[in-house]
Amino acid sequence: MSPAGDAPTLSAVTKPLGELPNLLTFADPTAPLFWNRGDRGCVGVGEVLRLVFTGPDRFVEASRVWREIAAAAVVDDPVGMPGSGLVAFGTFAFADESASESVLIVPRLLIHRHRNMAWVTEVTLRGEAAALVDGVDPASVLPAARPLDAAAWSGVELREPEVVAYRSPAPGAGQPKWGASIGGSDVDAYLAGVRNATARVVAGDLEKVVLSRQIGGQLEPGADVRIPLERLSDRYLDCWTFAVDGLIGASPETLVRSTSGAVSARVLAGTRGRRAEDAARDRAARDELLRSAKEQHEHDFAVQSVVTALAPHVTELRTSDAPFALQLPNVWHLATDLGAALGAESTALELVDALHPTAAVAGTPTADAVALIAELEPFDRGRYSGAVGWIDAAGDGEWVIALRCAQIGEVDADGARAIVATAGGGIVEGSNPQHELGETVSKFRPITEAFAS
Ligand SMILES: C=C(O[C@H]1C=CC=C(C(=O)O)[C@@H]1O)C(=O)O
Repeated sequence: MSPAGDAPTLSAVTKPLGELPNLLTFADPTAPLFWNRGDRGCVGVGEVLRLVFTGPDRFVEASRVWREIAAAAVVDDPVGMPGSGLVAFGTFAFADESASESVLIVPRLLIHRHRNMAWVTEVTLRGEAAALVDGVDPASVLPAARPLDAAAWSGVELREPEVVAYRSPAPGAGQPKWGASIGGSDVDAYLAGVRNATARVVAGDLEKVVLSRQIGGQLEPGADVRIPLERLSDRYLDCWTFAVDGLIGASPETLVRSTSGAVSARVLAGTRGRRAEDAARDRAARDELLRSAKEQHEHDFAVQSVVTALAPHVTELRTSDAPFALQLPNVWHLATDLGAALGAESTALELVDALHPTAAVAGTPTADAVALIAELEPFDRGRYSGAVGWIDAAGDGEWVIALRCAQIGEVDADGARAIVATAGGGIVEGSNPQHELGETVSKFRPITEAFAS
């Protein structure tokens, strides 16, 4: 549907399931739709509706179209839990000018597990016959389970491309500033970018910018990407593991969660690689992170950007007292949790629009940082560091920043698919290029390890 078209009429029927489903066994092996954190999650099967958005208004347009669809929908939801009833999943590009599509997808079936409860939602378009009608056992509408075969996973090694593939500069944008490293390695180009960005911060052009780099590989024809997804959700219990339209990852950063008038967010910025094999060094890395004035400074920018963006939309905004150390299997992060009450009625996507891009993925001031990213990063970020999540018929939802993730591309002539992972870090005064490089290696670990053999 084009965003300007008439809203289609959807019917959504939710019924409790008697048994807890093994979610991933119902996911499409090559194109899963999955959203999970710990013992809460869901899997989508089939697609009733796909809405595509681009450009600077992508979030507000998506919110407007979704409001129309939700208002026209007939929803029968006796379960009444977050994520029951009519739900759309989305992944949105980072940059206003990105060539990547931002999408909202309504799955035909949504199978949900929430601790010791489970339910299934069926969505149909007006005029279509529903399978989930009164008198039918809800379990009978589930597709046949396809067990995961980890032994069949041959793995994919993600690595730096040998030569930088430079994006042609936009008309009028001038030459890329990394001219000296054209033809060098991607890592050299990244290091040059970090030096350049640090010099710009020292010169007072801006206070912080987040620079990223990419690694890539090839998935074999028919590769069952439920295997890396299962690894991500088993290992990264404090993260949201997602697979939406080929974007796969496990993000620790909640951009915004909005449920029945309660709003929350988790802001991350400031990182140290974990040294899990050496407990004393690992604790020292955490303590050094908590003491580091540079990391606290970088973190403050991220918190301030979220507080400033949320403030007009909420009341009773509060933050955790001081940044705490969030422990993930690969890194320590400085973290701040925020809570608030929703003020004027805003959908989760409108809150995303207000928040994106935070200083955790762009920098400070935002406009200067976004411009410097466009100047220094020789690629389109696509959906990396954009938003990924879901929205329901009431406008509630959960959106995370698309971090620790990779985008799987279209099938090529040989049946293979390219996969590109992106990771970055905040550059402030005092940033060391080699440390920043090491930080990206740590941030790639969820993906490189999940996709390894
Ligand atoms: C930009 C990324 O991480 C952000 C989130 C947490 C910590 C960050 C940092 O310490 O630089 C980044 O702001 C990434 O993972 O690619």
